[in-house]
Amino acid sequence: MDAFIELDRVEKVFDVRKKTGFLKRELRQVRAVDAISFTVPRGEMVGYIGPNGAGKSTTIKMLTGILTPSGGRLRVAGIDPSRDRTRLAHRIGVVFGQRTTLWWDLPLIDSYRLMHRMYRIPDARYRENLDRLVELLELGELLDVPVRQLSLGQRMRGDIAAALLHDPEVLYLDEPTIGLDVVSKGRVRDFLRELNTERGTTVLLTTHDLQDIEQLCSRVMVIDHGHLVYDGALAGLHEAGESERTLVVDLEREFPPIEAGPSARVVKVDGPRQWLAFPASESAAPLVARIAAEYPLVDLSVREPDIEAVIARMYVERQTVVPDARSS
Ligand SMILES: Nc1ncnc2c1ncn2[C@@H]1O[C@H](COP(=O)(O)OP(=O)(O)OP(=O)(O)O)[C@@H](O)[C@H]1O
Repeated sequence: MDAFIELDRVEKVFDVRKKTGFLKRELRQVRAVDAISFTVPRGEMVGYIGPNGAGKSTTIKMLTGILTPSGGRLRVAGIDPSRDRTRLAHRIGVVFGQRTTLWWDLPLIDSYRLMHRMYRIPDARYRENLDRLVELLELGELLDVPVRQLSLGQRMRGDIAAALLHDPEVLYLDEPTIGLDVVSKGRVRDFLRELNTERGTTVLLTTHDLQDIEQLCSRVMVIDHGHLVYDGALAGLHEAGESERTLVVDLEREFPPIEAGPSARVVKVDGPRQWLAFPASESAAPLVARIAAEYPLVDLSVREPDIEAVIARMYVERQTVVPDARSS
C-alpha cells in the first residue's frame, strides 16, 4: 500500500538547562520521542494517543517540519518535512485545538481570503472548496463575524475549514474536540468522517477524548514516554491492556463475597449485589453456571471493559505491544 507518512526510528531529544544552585546549571536531555517507527497509508484515519508529555505534539511538529528530528528518517508524501517545509505546507493541513490560526480581529471570511492568497489557491478551486466547507461545517451565518466573537465550537469549525481550503492530502488534528459540547463534537466528527470517505484525506488525530477515536479511527497508536507502545485496532487494546469484564450479580439476600474460582474475583459488594471482575478474553458462561448452581441468583448482567480504564492500565504497565505493526 502507498505509505503516505513514514517514520523510521525517529527521535527528538531536547537539551534542557536546569538551575541547580546559584550560578549552577545542569544540562539534562529529554528524549521526547524515542525511536518511533510507523507508516500510515494514504486515506487512513489514525488515532495518536498518550498521556500528557508522552511526545504527541513533538511528533506532529516533526511531521509538519516545525521541529527537526534528532535522529531517524521521516517522510510525508515523499518529502522530508524539516528540509522542505514550504513545499510540504501546500499538501498538509493542521488544526491545533488549543489555538487558532485565524486572525482574531477579522471576520472569518477575511482569514479565508488571506489564506487564498497565501497558499496561491486557484480562484475556482478556492470558491468551490469554500462553498463546500461552509455548507458542511455550517459556517454561512458566521462568515462576517469577527473570530474573537465566535464560540469555541464555531471557532473550531472555522479553523477546520481554514486548514482544508487548499485541499491538503493529510490533516493533522491536535485535540479538535477539546472543550466542545456534545452537539458540536458530533458535528466535527460527522464532518471528519465525510471528509475521509469523500476525499480520501489521510487523518492523524491526537485527542484525549477516546470517543473521538472510537467513532472515527479503525487504527490507534499509543505513545508513552516517547515510545510507541501499541499500534493496531482499537478492539485489540483490550487484550493488550489485559482488560477485564465485570459480572454484576443480584442474589436473593446478602452473602459473603462469592467464591468464584481462580480467574474471577469479587471487586465490590453492596447488600445482595456483587461485582466480579474476570478476564475480557474469557467467556462469562462457566462463571455464571457456577454461581447459579451455588447461590440463589435473581438477576445478572455483564459490563464491557471501559476503554479509558484499559488505556490507563497500559500507561501504567508500559508494555511494548505492537500486534499489528505496520512499521517496516
Ligand atoms: N521545546 C521543548 N524543550 C524542552 N522539552 C520539551 C520541549 N517540547 C516538549 N518537551 C518535552 O518533551 C516531552 C514530550 O512533550 P509533548 O509536548 O510532545 O507531549 P504531548 O504528548 O503532546 O503532551 P500533552 O498531551 O500534554 O500535550 C515532555 O517531557 C515535554 O516537557
